[in-house]
Amino acid sequence: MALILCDQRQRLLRTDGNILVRGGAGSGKTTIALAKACADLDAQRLGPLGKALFLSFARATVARVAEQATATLPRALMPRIEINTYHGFAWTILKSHGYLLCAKRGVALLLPAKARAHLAGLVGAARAARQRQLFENDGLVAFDLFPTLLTELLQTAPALALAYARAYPLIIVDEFQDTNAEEWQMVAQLGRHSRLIALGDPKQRIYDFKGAHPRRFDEYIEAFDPTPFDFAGENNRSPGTAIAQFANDIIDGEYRAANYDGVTVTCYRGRSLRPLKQEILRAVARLRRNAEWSLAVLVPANTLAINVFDYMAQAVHGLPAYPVDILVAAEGPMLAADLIALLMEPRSHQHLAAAILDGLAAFELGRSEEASGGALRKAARYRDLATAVRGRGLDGLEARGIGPGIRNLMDTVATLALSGDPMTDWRAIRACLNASDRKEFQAVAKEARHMRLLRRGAQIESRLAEAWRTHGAYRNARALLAAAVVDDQFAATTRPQHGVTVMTIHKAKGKEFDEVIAFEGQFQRYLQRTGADDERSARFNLHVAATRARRAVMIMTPEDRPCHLLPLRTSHDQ
Ligand SMILES: Nc1ncnc2c1ncn2[C@@H]1O[C@H](COP(=O)(O)OP(=O)(O)OP(=O)(O)O)[C@@H](O)[C@H]1O
Repeated sequence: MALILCDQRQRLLRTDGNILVRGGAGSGKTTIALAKACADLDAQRLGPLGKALFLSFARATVARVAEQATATLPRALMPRIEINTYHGFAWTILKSHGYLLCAKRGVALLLPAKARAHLAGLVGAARAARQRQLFENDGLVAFDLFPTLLTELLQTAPALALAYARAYPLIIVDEFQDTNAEEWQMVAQLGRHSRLIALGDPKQRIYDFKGAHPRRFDEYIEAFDPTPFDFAGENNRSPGTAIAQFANDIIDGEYRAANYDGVTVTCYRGRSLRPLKQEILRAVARLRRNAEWSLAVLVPANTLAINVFDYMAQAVHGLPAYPVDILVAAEGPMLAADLIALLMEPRSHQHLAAAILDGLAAFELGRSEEASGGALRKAARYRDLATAVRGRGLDGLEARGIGPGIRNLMDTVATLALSGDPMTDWRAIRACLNASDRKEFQAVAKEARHMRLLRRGAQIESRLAEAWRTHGAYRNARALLAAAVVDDQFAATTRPQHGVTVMTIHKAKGKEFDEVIAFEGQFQRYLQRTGADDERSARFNLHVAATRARRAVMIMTPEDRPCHLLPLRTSHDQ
């Protein structure tokens, strides 16, 4: 699509200094920011070697921006526009210079799945203190610590700050409404020597639970006196539909129209996912007439995304199976995979038993976002047992409970003749876990089925195959797996999102699709609790979900307990 440059946009392209761009979903903030980067490069405003840095939160957004950029920007300028996530950018600096701030000679990434195990049960200041301790004593850097450490590093080493500012004289910060206090400090530090362009939409603020706050815009205005631009009321994503109007009405809680073009709100019956699958198949039949098409199925919770993904892959009740992709947090599968990798490694029974117990503890603590009291108690017990085994050998395993289960598992795995084909051996070990009479191991096997949610499957396989070729055993399988997962954390998926993709609403931020189906389950609701803040955040989430669509959005809610935030009369009238 050719870029339309109105007067306001042309003025923006000529503006020097810091800039603030506000505007609703799909108004064109990202697009104009990229055009601005090009204009500045063209006019030699970034010096002979300077690059424009585009920072976003989600890898998904980075992929879309990169895709869009390749289609619309002059090729010669592309190498001088760097598109990255806040985390990816911070990590490139911290991994080489972070050691300047801690007692270790080098730093390592604390993967989110492992961080959960280290931080389970800690909140607020206690959590922050523990993260700091892990960094200072062990050189482990949790994601949450990235912005604080980068700010400190650039303050401690002014020469480094100047060098980075020379490399990136223009920094575009996307999704500014969702920055938390630490991220804002980091942006402010970067802005001391570089020009900033902040892009934001107050109505798309969906990360309050991570510290986003409405005052962020005022803080930026006060500190950097940016030239403001506002594209309020513009909609370049879904022109000709009433999707944007509907999405704004969701936030206001007042539905001004009886019908909205491009929007369907519908109740579904029963408890199965069949009605959702039927709608997906209908949408696919409509969309696939075009060569490249995209449909997003957006749900309120990770667990529901996985259920939908599994359901879609089955041919049930006469409905055909359909290929679907999924974007979810993969902490559970990652911890399960870690245990499988452990069982692939050559190791003595005593070491293995203790390591299995530690792995089970990490799995209990890290498989869900917040560990329950039960999970904390179980994990503590496993760790005590692991200490006993390390002290007294296998006698430390008790005769009841998990002890005999571990012995049986180790015996079964020991009888396996590994083949050297990583996938075959992986499956064989997963089958051993599944066949265990202990629920704990069955749960690991179940979670490991979602290993394909980790995008580095092929890389993990080839690293394991290489280990086998070199050593005749899967030596260091866990470390190889962890390294591949670290790579995965920072890989920007440049794969365009085609076909059907299931994800949470939060993951959909910054993306766009031909059509969107938003779906809530009986228990995984748009509105989780009743309270003014919960209601506000549910409205903002629905706003983000609806505005991802270019042509049509369908919002589904269960008939016996419909979401009261939705205009249900509209659906009956249709
Ligand atoms: N000036 C323009 N002329 C033509 N098309 C445009 C223009 N600006 C944006 N678009 C198109 O509109 C769509 C939305 O644009 P963009 O992603 O830049 O909006 P946004 O404000 O960043 O959205 P969001 O806040 O929802 O992420 C894209 O498909 C883009 O190609």
